[in-house]
Parts: sequence; C-alpha cells; structure tokens
Amino acid sequence: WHDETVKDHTHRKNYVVSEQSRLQLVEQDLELAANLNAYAEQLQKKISVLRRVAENWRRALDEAKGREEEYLSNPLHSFPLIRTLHEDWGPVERLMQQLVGQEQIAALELMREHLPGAEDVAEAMWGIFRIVHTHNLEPKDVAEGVLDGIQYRGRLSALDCQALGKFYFHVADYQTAIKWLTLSQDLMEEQPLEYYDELGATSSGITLLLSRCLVALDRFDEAKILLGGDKTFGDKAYHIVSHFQKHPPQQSINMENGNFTEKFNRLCSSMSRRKTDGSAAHSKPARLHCRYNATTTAFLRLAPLRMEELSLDPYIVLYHSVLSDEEMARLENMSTPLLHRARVFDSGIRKPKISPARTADEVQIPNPKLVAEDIQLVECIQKRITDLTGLMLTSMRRIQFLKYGFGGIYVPHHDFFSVHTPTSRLHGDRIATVIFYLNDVEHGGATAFPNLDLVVPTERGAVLFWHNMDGETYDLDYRTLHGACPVIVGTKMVMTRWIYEWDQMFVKSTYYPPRQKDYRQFN
Ligand SMILES: O=C(O)CCC(=O)C(=O)O
Ligand SMILES: [Fe+2]
Repeated sequence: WHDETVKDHTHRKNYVVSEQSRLQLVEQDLELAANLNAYAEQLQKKISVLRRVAENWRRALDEAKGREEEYLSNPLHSFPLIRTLHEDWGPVERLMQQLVGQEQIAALELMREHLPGAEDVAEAMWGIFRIVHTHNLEPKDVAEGVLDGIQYRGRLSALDCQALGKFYFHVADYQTAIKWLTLSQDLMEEQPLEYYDELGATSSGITLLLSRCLVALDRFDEAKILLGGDKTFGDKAYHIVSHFQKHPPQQSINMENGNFTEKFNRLCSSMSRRKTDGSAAHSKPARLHCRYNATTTAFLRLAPLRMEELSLDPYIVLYHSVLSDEEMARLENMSTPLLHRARVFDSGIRKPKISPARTADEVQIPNPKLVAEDIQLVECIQKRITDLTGLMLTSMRRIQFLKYGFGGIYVPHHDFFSVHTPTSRLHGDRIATVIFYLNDVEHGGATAFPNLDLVVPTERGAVLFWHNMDGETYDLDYRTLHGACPVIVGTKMVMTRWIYEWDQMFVKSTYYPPRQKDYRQFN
C-alpha cells in the first residue's frame, strides 16, 4: 500500500499545509541527528584505538632514537618489537579496513524514503517565492528572519540561500538569484569551508553560478572580475564568460501564475499584518455600514447577525461571529484527515487539475466519510448560508474546506465560470460566493479584490458574501476579481460555498444571455 500512497500525489504528505506532517519533520530531524551522532561515536572509537596503537609503536622508537643498538640489546625491547611487527599489524590492518557504522548507514537508508522529496522542496521554495514576490521582500531581510517588517526567530543558512539562488536562476530571475547567491557566500563564514565542501556548496561553485547570472544580465565585466578573483578560475575568466555568452541559460522552472498584478500585491501588503489590538479591519473603503441583519430570513429575526457592508456595488458584506468555537473546532477536526491537494478547473483540458494558481489542501463537505453528526453540522451550516444570503443551496454541490500553508495563495480569479463546464451545464453559473474564515491567520492570508481596492483580513468566525453576477441581469461582474494573499506565517482555514444560478429558480427569476451590462473593462 505504501508505494501507492507515494505515487498518488494528492495523498502524499503536505509539509507546507499539514501540522501533523510538519511535526513529523521535527521527529525525523531528531532521529537523523541521533543516528549521525551514533555514527560519529563509532568512528571516534575506531580513531582512538588506531591512534593509541600508532602512539605505542612510535613511543618505543622514540626511546631508541640515537642508541638503537644498545636499546635492542635488551630482550625486553627487542622481543616486543619482533612480536609486534609480526603479530599486530594484521589485526590493525583488519581494523583499518573494517567499515564503521554500517548499522547507522542502513538506518539512514531506511529513513530516506520517508524524508521530504524534491517536490516537497519545490513546493516550499514556491511558498517562499510567493511571499517574497508579493511583498517585494529583500532576500537579505528574509535570511535574517524579517518577513514583511516583522522580526521572526528563524534564519536561513548559506545552504538555504544557495538553494533559493538556484531556484531563482531556474525561474530566470537573475537579479534576485544574484542576491541570494551573494548572501549564501557571505553566510559561508559561519562554518569551516570543509563543511560546505562536503555538503556540496563550494564557494567557487557559487561564484560560477553568480557569473552566469551576471552574463545573462549582460554584466560581462563584473563577471570577469568575479571569476578572476577566484583562484579556481584565475586566468580562465575570459573564456568562461564567453562560453556563458554563447550558451545563455534557459528558464527551466515555469513561473505560470507566480506573477500577480501590482495592485493585488499592494493590497496584500497593506493588510498582511494583523492589527496589534487584535481587531481586524478591512482596508478602503472605510466602513460603510454596520448593522444587524434581521430581515433576510425568519431565522435572522430570531438571531440577528452583525453585518458590515464593505461595498454596495458590487454588493459585498462581511458577517461577524457566524460560527461558534465549537462548530469551528468540529469542522476542522472532521476535515483535516480528509484533506488533499486542491485542483482548479482548467478550461483548456476541461478538467480540474493541480495548479500553482491555488496552493491549498481541500476537501468537499459533507462527505460520505463523515459521521452522521458531522454531516448534520454541515447541513445546518448550509441552512445558515441561506439565512445569510437569501439564496438557495441544493445538496448537489458542496462546501469546500480549504487549508493554506505558508506561501499558500489563490491567484486573483473570478468565481463565475464564463465558459461552459460540466458543472455549469447542470447548475448554471456561480452567481454568488460565501467564504467562512475559520481562523485568524498570524500573518498574511487576506482576501483581496484588486478592482475594488478592497482587502478583507481573515477573522475567525466571520463570513464574507458577495454576488459574482448582477442580481437582476445576471451579467458577469468582472469587478469581483479576487484572490487569496499568500499566508506568511501560520496556516489559513476557510470554507467556500459557491452559489449557483439554477438553484435559485424558486426564489429569483432567471435571466439568460444576451447580457446587458458590460463589466469586461475590469477583466
Ligand atoms: O481563500 C480565500 O481568501 C479566497 C478563496 C476563494 O476565492 C475561492 O475559494 O474561490
Ligand atoms: Fe474565489
């Protein structure tokens, strides 16, 4: 069974999103360290025996120095020497040949398949990349533990910076690659050079990559000076530079959706830090209205909900304290074991697929794997959505529970399909969206609407609701473009429920194209 789980990418461990997998990392790290220490101890034991033997042999000869003949005339000197030279070298040679720490090496091999793989590292690097890119952070600050103006305890090592430098090299961002690689070289002062030699990060290797970046940026002279200053390359600097010029690097990691708009990045940055007083505040426009909604349905007359209008056109509201702590805890507990990597609908292949545009784990609830009382809770929440929105939900479509890890995003998108999909044929388009925030993200993770200059920070228990289509004409409202800002620290849990056109047939009149208003200018 194990092989299958490894092959099935949707079920592999997610070290970025899952606390449980991350805790395993700590355990594995401890185990690796203990194993390595045991190995070093074995090695140390062998070294001290060999040293002792060598010392004993030398001591005899030191004593004899200059008076060898007299020394050897004493049988208590010559007998041991004869015996030693005949008998002892054999066992010593055997000891020298004996492999040390086979047990620990075997243990390491066994552990290896459970350690993070290349794709885990790639995912984590993308996470850092998105945080750095969205907030326009300086590699130096990041390496020193300053993320978006906040000093954290973590630090990056020379090896971490080298890995990030290579990553940026592969995405063809040579300017930033140079920053990471230079940092890596500076940080190498922290350990003896042999340490880096053994771990595959030589300073001259970095110099070579640095000069490659410089050449790619047409900074030939700097590249020559850099190479000339390294003994390894010396007088070959000129040839190396012209070789690099003839063979320019190819971008080998596709940025795909790594590039967000300036507007989105600015909104995310304006709202990435939680207010110190603990209250969350969305940015512009300032609070329009805050009141109790006691009218949408009969339920709300009994239990009015605090509602904040964030935008009137298009209509966007935020409800506070919709879910109780107990409900949120149960939602988290029932969903966490079922999470798998989120997919988005690819209009090219007309199927959902894993995409860097949306890096989160997800599960659809309710779900046959849940116990009856959990299903009941989800159904109760579906009813509450109708209370909040006045819109109908059918059991055909479900709520999506999403969990984002560091660097987790959802690039700006519209929730409506605008093209025909298997879902839209059955249910119509997504006329409205409801997002439940299930936790306060420590840093980052707001929902941003770049066309509306609106950004909504996560607020545990709150619910965001908006219409994706004009309420009367059903025109697609392109102004509702929105995305999830990268999570910087912590995880983010939300539930999204998209509300469909055909489900409203008994509460609203349904319109068909031709559409009347043109919102596409905001596309
Ligand atoms: O996580 C968020 O803030 C946004 C999620 C979203 O846009 C969606 O699920 O459609
Ligand atoms: Fe969305």
